Amino acid sequence: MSASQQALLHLEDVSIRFGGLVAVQGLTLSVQEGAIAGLIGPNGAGKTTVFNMITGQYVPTSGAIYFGGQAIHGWPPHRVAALGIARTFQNIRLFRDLSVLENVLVGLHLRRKTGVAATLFGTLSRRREESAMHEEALALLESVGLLGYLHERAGALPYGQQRRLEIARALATRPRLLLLDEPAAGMNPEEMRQLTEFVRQVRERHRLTILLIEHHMQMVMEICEQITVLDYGVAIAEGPPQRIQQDPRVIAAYLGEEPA
Ligand SMILES: Nc1ncnc2c1ncn2[C@@H]1O[C@H](COP(=O)(O)OP(=O)(O)OP(=O)(O)O)[C@@H](O)[C@H]1O
Repeated sequence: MSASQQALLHLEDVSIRFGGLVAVQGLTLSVQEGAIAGLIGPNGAGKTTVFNMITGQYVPTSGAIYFGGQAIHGWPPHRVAALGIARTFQNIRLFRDLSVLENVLVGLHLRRKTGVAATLFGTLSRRREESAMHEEALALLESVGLLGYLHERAGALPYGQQRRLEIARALATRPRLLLLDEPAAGMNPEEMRQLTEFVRQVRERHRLTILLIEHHMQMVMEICEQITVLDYGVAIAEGPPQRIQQDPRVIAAYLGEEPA
C-alpha cells in the first residue's frame, strides 16, 4: 500500500457522472490522520458531491475511496457512519422541535443501535443505559459550550449555536473523520472567528481529522493545513494555504466570483 493510501482518508482517481454531467473527474485526495483539510472551489465545482461519495450517499462511477486503508466506495451510508465518518450539512439538519439534549441523544443512539423512542421516553429496564447516555450527552454539550441550553428547542437557538449543536450530534457517533459542509455559511465575522476557534478545539478534544468545505477564504486559510481546489469537478491545485493563495489557476478560477 502506498503512503497516500495509508492516510486516514484517500480518494484515488474518483469520478462520478450524472447522465451527461461529469460532476467530479479523476480526483485523487489524501487527508492525514489529525489534519484539518479544506475542499474549496466555485459554486457547482463538485465539493458536496465529493462528501456524498465519501459518506456513501453517492457511488463513484469509477475510482476508489479508502478509509483507514479499507475500501469503502459502494458501502451504504449507515455502514460508512459506523466505521467512523460523520458529517454536517450545508443547510443545518437538526430535529428542530426536539430539545438540544434530545438532538444529541439521537446521535448517541445511532452508535448504540437501540431505539430512539426508548431513549427519549424511557423504560425501567433501559434506565441504566439511558443514564450513561445522558452523562455522555452532557459531556459533549459541555465540550461545545451548550450546557446552558439543554432544554431549549433546537430550532429556537441562534444560528451559530445550531451549527455547534449539529457538530455535537455528529460527535456523538464518535467519528474519526468529521466532514463539515460550509460550517460558516450565514455567519457574521464574529461568529466565524468563534467557529474557527471552536473547530480547532473540537479537533484537539476529540482527536479528530476534519475535512471541510467552505467559501469564506479567511477561515479556510486560517484553519486548514492542506487545501484542495476543485473547479468544474477537477482538482486544479492542492497544497498548504500560502501556496494555494498564490496559485494562478486558483486565482483564475475565482475571477468574477469574489471569494468572501
Ligand atoms: N444527484 C445529482 N444529480 C444530478 N446532478 C447532480 C447531482 N448532485 C450534484 N449534481 C451536479 O453536480 C455538480 C456539482 O454539484 P455540487 O453540489 O457537488 O457542487 P458544490 O461545489 O458543492 O457547489 P456549492 O458550492 O454551490 O454548494 C452540479 O452541477 C450539480 O448540479
